[in-house]
Amino acid sequence: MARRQEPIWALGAMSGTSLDGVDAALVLTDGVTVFERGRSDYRPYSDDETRVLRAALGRWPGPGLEAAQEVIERAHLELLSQFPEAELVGFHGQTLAHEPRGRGTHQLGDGAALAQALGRPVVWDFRSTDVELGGEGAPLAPFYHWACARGLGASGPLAILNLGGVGNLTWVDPASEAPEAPGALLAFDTGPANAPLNDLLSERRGLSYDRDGALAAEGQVVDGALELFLEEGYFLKMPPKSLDRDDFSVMLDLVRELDDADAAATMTAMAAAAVMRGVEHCPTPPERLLVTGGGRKNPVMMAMLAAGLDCPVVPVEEAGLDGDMLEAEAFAYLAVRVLYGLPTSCPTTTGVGAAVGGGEISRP
Ligand SMILES: Nc1ncnc2c1ncn2[C@@H]1O[C@H](COP(=O)(O)OP(=O)(O)OP(=O)(O)O)[C@@H](O)[C@H]1O
Ligand SMILES: CC(=O)N[C@H]1[C@@H]2OC[C@@H](O2)[C@@H](O)[C@@H]1O[C@H](C)C(=O)O
Repeated sequence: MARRQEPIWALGAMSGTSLDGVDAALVLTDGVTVFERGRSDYRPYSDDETRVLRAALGRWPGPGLEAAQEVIERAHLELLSQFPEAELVGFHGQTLAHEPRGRGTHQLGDGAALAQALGRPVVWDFRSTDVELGGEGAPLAPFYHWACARGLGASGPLAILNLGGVGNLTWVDPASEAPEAPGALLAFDTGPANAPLNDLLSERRGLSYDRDGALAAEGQVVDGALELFLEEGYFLKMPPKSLDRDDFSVMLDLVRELDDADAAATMTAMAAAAVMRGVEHCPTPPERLLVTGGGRKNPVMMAMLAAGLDCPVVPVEEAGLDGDMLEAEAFAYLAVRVLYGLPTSCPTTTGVGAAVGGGEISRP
C-alpha cells in the first residue's frame, strides 16, 4: 500500500450554480481520510454581482467576461483571506459553461492570480483534464462523499444527494478500499434541482427562491407536465452523466401556463422525480439517502422524496455533516488529493476511461 502523506489544513471554495455566494470551509486531510473539519464561512453576492454573473452564464468563451471575472476574484479574495491558517486552497470558480462533448467545461476565475494574492498554493481548474480524457468532468464531489461515508462508519451502501441548482447523486459502498476502486462509487447529475424554479420566481415575482417550499405547498402538481418532463432523453441515459445549469429549459416551458403556486409545486415534483429516476440506477438499494445543498431545507421537496423512495431520506446533518459546506469541503479534500498525486475522478463518477487526477497547482 502507498505510504500515507502528512495531513494538511486545506481551504475549499465553491461558487455554485445558484449564484448566491461563495462558501469556504477548512478540512484537515491527507487526501484519503478526513481527520477534522475546521471553520467555514459564506460570502453572499450582492444583487448587482448576481446580475453580472447571471449575464455571463453560457457566454464562454468571451469576450466581455471581465466584469464577471472581477466579481468572482474579488468575492473569493475577500472571503479566503479570512483564513490565514489554510496551507492550501482548492478553488472551484464559477461554472460558465459545461458541455463535455462540445465546447468543454469552463470555470471562471484565475487560480494563479489568487495564489499570488493569497500567498498560498491554489489548486484550480479541477474539471478540464477529465473532460479532455473523455469524462464528463462532473460531478467531482463523489470522491469526498466516499470519505464522508467512510468517516460515518456506515455498514451498508448509502447515497448522498446534493440539491443545489442542479442535483447530483452519489452511491457509495463504504466497505471499498479507495474511491477509485471498482464498485466503490456510482455518481451522476440527477437533473435540474432548484435553478429553474429560482429563475421562474425571479422572473415572475422578483424572489430568489421558494423559501421553505411555501409556494409549492399551496399548489397542485400537474401530472401531465410531470409526465412530459420524465420523457426527456436524459433520464434514459445510463450514468455517469452530467448537466449544465440551464440544460433543462424545457421545464420552464412545461409550466409556462400554470399559476405560480401550481408551477412551484410541479417544478418541485419534477426535481424530486428526477432523483427517484436516478436512485433506480444505484447498483444496490441505499440504506439511506443523505441530502445536502439548499434543497434539503425545502420541506415540500423532502416530503416528495420520502414519499417516493423506499429508504429514509434525511438531511446530512443527521449524520453529523454540514449541508451548507459539503461542496466547499469537497474542493478542500480534492485539492489535497491533487497535491499528493491521487486521482479525483474515475470511470464510475465521470465516465473517464481510467482514474485521473485533474487540477492545476499554482504557487505564489
Ligand atoms: N429554506 C429554503 N427553502 C427552500 N429552498 C431553499 C432554502 N434554502 C435554500 N434553498 C434552495 O437552495 C438553493 C441553494 O442551494 P445550494 O447553495 O446548495 O446551491 P449551489 O451550491 O449554488 O448549487 P450547485 O450545487 O448546483 O452548484 C437556493 O437557491 C434555493 O433554491
Ligand atoms: C459543471 C459543474 O459545475 N457542475 C456542478 C453543478 O452543480 C451540481 C452538479 O452540477 C455537479 O455536477 C457540479 O457540482 C458539484 C460540486 C460536483 O462537481 O460534484
